[in-house]
Amino acid sequence: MTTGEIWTQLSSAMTGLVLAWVMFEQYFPYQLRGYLQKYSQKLMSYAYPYIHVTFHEFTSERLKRSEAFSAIQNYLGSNSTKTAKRLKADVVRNNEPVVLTMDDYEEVTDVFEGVKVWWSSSKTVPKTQSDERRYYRLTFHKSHRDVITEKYLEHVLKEGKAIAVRNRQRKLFTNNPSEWSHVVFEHPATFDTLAMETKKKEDIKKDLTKFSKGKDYYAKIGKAWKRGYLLYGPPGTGKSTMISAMANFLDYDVYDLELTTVKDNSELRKLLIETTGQRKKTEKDDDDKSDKKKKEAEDERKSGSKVTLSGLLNFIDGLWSACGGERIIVFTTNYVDKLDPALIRRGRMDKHIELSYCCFEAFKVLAKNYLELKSHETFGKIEELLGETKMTPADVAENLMPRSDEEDEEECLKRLIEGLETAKEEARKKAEEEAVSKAEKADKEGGETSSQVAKENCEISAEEAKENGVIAGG
Ligand SMILES: Nc1ncnc2c1ncn2[C@@H]1O[C@H](COP(=O)(O)OP(=O)(O)OP(=O)(O)O)[C@@H](O)[C@H]1O
Ligand SMILES: [Mg+2]
Repeated sequence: MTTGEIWTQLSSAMTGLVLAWVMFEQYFPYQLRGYLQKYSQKLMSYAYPYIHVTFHEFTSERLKRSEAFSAIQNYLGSNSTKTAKRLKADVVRNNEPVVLTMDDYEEVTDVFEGVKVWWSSSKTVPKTQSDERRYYRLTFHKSHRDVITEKYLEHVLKEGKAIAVRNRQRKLFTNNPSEWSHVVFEHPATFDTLAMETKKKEDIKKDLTKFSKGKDYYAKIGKAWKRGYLLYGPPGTGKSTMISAMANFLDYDVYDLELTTVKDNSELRKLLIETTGQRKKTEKDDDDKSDKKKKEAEDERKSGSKVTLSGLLNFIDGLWSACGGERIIVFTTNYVDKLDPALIRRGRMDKHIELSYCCFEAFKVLAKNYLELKSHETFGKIEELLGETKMTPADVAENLMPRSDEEDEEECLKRLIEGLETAKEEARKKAEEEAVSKAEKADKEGGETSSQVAKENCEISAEEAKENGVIAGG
């Protein structure tokens, strides 16, 4: 038989089949049709040797974008740009090349361990524009089923996620006041520019690295993959700067929670729900509240719209338990002594870091950053003064920064020395005055003991704790 003859026979057979199908559709009862269709599909699968796998953009609830879909999109974006003819372009970061992804209704091929697969992108016909559902379809020969389902798909998802990490922009979230709003996080602070003793910096960097690579370790010891940092110290000592450095070091998003703007516990809870991407509470859930819960809510309202310690603890513990991936929370405060021990116990805040006044080592970092100076004849004098007086890195930095193009490093250093001498003099005067007033008071009271510091109730009024709680999350 020639190829032509085969085709003629085949097409007449096909015509016969189509005819048979039309008759079948018309004359067979519905149930029987379903039954026969099932078997014909089975029969088809013997003849048709390809397997299709479909990945939809949204999961059934349509709330969450499918992670697999995003990963595939990234993977195909980076692997298909050479072969696909129609691509979509996106600018991810300023001054960086555009990111290309495969356009709808495009098909590309990929080869994995010598096996060829086909990827196509498509979408379901939408009823409305917003109803559009996109999906990717993977096609491969059934003889490669094992390689594809066991190895290839894992490879695609892993690669896709890695690409996402490389391309992603970090975000800075702030509560504003009852919702998170975010901007692209582009703070330039790094550990290199952070003024602090080198040893302390290295220690923190090691701690962060160990944490970020500790997925398996945390799983082994049965602990959630999380770590809490408490940064404390006077204003202007670099707490916020350090958080930026941490976020840049690990490539994490930052959640900056300003507690002074949170009205009450329920608002705090709302923010928590948003950070973890849980389903938002619906009206119905509120109706279903048990009496106990209702009473709690009522008490909360009566207590004068405050963030209470227990509310805050719930918030933190909730953050910890609700998130799958790694997460770091950093709280910063100026008054570590005023924080309740329950808040800062290990497990909630695993590592406590004090940021303090500028030491000579920290000064040298600033001098290098601001003036590109590694040494100078005035350094000895400055070291001596820094040992005698307290100045924050923020103030040292302010003095070191040239105020005009004409100002050179000599003038900046001179200004710093004058500033330090003034601070030293002021501190001396203040100490003298205090000593005098203390002596006067002691005379008046005739040695009576007086001060009894009342222990505050355990409510953290935002004012008091001046909590610029900051959360950095993965
Ligand atoms: N350790 C430091 N290293 C480098 N720069 C610093 C350091 N500390 C302060 N600065 C400079 O001072 C500015 C203010 O510091 P930062 O906002 O980090 O202080 P903070 O400790 O968070 O203060 P606050 O308690 O008021 O929030 C920073 O923008 C930075 O320029
Ligand atoms: Mg700060």
